[in-house]
Amino acid sequence: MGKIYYMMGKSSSGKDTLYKEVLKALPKLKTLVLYTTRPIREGEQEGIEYHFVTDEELERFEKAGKIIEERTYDTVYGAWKYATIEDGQINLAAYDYLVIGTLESYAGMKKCYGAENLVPIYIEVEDGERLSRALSRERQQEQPKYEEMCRRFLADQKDFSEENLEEAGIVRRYYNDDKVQCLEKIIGEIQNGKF
Ligand SMILES: Nc1ncnc2c1ncn2[C@@H]1O[C@H](COP(=O)(O)OP(=O)(O)OP(=O)(O)O)[C@@H](O)[C@H]1O
Ligand SMILES: Nc1nc2c(ncn2[C@@H]2O[C@H](COP(=O)(O)O)[C@@H](O)[C@H]2O)c(=O)[nH]1
Repeated sequence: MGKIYYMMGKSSSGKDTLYKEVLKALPKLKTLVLYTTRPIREGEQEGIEYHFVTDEELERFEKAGKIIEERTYDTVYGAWKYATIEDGQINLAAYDYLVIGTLESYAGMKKCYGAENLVPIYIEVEDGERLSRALSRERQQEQPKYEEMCRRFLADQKDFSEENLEEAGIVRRYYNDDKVQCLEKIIGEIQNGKF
């Protein structure tokens, strides 16, 4: 039976960066494309970062009983929904998967696929450093969204509280102060099946 390696962490902890590198190093890992109603950003492609859908399309999945988990965030631009859909992407009998999500989506995946098949990979960075990385990243955008960046920073403090981490059963942490070392640890542990 395959495993779903589930990457989580606060905003700007480096999930996307590490995810891409892990996939390069371990190309046999499959990915899972989540769904969102948020507007597509410059440089993003339908079916790569997400399936970009409307509220109505998500409702249709809901009516068909296809929603594994769904979250709504009240961003400074309105309510954005994110969801994992049972759309035939996962075949645990044949493959291992690498997925990025949140604590909430991790809980939904555990319920659907069984805790024994989910491996949490929780990425952590000291808050000051993380905020500094978030600001540098935002400054590079053509239209920086500082207000949304601050909202995410504050929301994450609650969403990823120690209490919530404990409740989700997150014990192991991967510190991304040094990218190379962090990657070595993640890749090594996936390769050795050390979970
Ligand atoms: N070890 C590292 N050292 C320095 N900078 C890093 C490191 N890892 C990632 N970064 C940088 O930090 C920024 C945030 O990383 P990334 O976009 O991967 O975070 P994320 O967790 O996916 O964020 P979000 O959830 O907001 O999408 C990026 O500019 C990235 O290049
Ligand atoms: N825990 C929280 N997660 C959030 C919030 N807003 C968005 N998100 C999650 O972040 C990732 C990346 O989002 P993206 O729009 O940059 O692709 C995604 O998994 C969202 O679910 C929040 O307020 N709290």
